[in-house]
Amino acid sequence: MPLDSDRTDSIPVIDLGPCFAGEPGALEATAADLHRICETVGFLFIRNHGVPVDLMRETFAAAAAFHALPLEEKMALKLDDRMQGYLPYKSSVARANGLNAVRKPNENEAFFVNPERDPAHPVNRWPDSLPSFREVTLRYYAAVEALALRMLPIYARALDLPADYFGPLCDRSLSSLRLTHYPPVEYGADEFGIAPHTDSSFITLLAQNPVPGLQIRTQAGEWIDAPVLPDTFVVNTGDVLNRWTNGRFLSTPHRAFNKEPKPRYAIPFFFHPNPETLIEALPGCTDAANPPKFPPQTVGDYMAAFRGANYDHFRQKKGEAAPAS
Ligand SMILES: O=C(O)CCC(=O)C(=O)O
Ligand SMILES: [Fe+2]
Repeated sequence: MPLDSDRTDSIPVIDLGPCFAGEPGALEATAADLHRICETVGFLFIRNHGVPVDLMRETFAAAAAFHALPLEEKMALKLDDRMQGYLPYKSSVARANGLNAVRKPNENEAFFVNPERDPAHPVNRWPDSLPSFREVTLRYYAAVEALALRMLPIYARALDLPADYFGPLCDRSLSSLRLTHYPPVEYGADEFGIAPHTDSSFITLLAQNPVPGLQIRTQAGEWIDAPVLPDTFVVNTGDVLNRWTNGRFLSTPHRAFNKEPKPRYAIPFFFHPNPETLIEALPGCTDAANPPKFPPQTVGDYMAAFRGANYDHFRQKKGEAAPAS
C-alpha cells in the first residue's frame, strides 16, 4: 500500500482497525509499514485504536480540573521518589539526552499517575477536592496501557521477532501517565513549553491534542508542526526501543509550545518494559558492520539515570544545585 510514510517530512498515519480485527495478512502488512516509519520518521498517527474518544476528552478535562486547583493543594502532592505527583511549573529541564544547550526550565507543570497493580498498596496520591479524578485517570491509564500491549505484536513483527516477543517483558511495566499544563506565555529566546528532547519510553502514546503545539525534528534537521487529526493518537519511539534496536528505530527529538491565547493540556502515556527487563541489542539488530552501540542496562537502571538528569528533586537529593528559574 503506498503510504505517506515514504516521505520523511510529514508524520504518517496507520489504521490499526484491520490488524486489531484480526484480518488475514493485516498484522504483517501493518508491521511492514511500522518498520519503515520507525526507521525513517520515528513518529506516526494511529487511527481505529479502540480507546473511547469520550474517555480521551474526560481525561483532558481531568487535567484541566487538576491544574485549576489552588497551588497549595497541588504542592501538597509534590513529586515523590516514585515519580508520582505534582511537578511544579518550571522545575524540569530537558538535559538527559544532550540534544542541545537548553538550560532554561520548561514552561509547564504536570501531574504523574503511576500504575496501581495492588489495591492493598496504593502508590498514587490524589487531590481531595476532585472526587472523580482518580477514577477517570486510572480508567484512562488502563485503556492506553491495553492499547500499548495490543500494539506490541506489531512492533515485534516489524523487527522480524515472534509476535509474542515483547509481551512477557512488558506485562508489569512501570509506565506513567503525565497530565501537563502549558499556560499561554510569551516565549523568550531558548524558552519552550517543553524543550527539545527524546522520550525515555519504549513508545509514547499521546492523545491527539485539540490545541496544537507539538513539533518534531525530521532527519533532515527541520522542525515541522504535528497536524491536528481528531481522535487519533500520536505514537513515537522512545529511547528504550531505540537502544533495544541498536539505533535502528529512531527516537525522534520533539518539543512543544503553547502559542494559543488559552491553556494547553497534554496527556502523554509513557509505556515502558518491566523494570528488570535487560535492554541489549535485539536479535537481528547487530551484525559485523553494526556492533552493539549501547551497553546492556536494565530498564530500571536506565530510568534512574534519566530522571536524575531531568527533574530537580532527584538532583537536589544528590546535593546538586537546581537550575535557575
Ligand atoms: O505537549 C506535547 O504535545 C508533547 C509533550 C511531550 O513531548 C512530553 O511530555 O514528553
Ligand atoms: Fe516527549
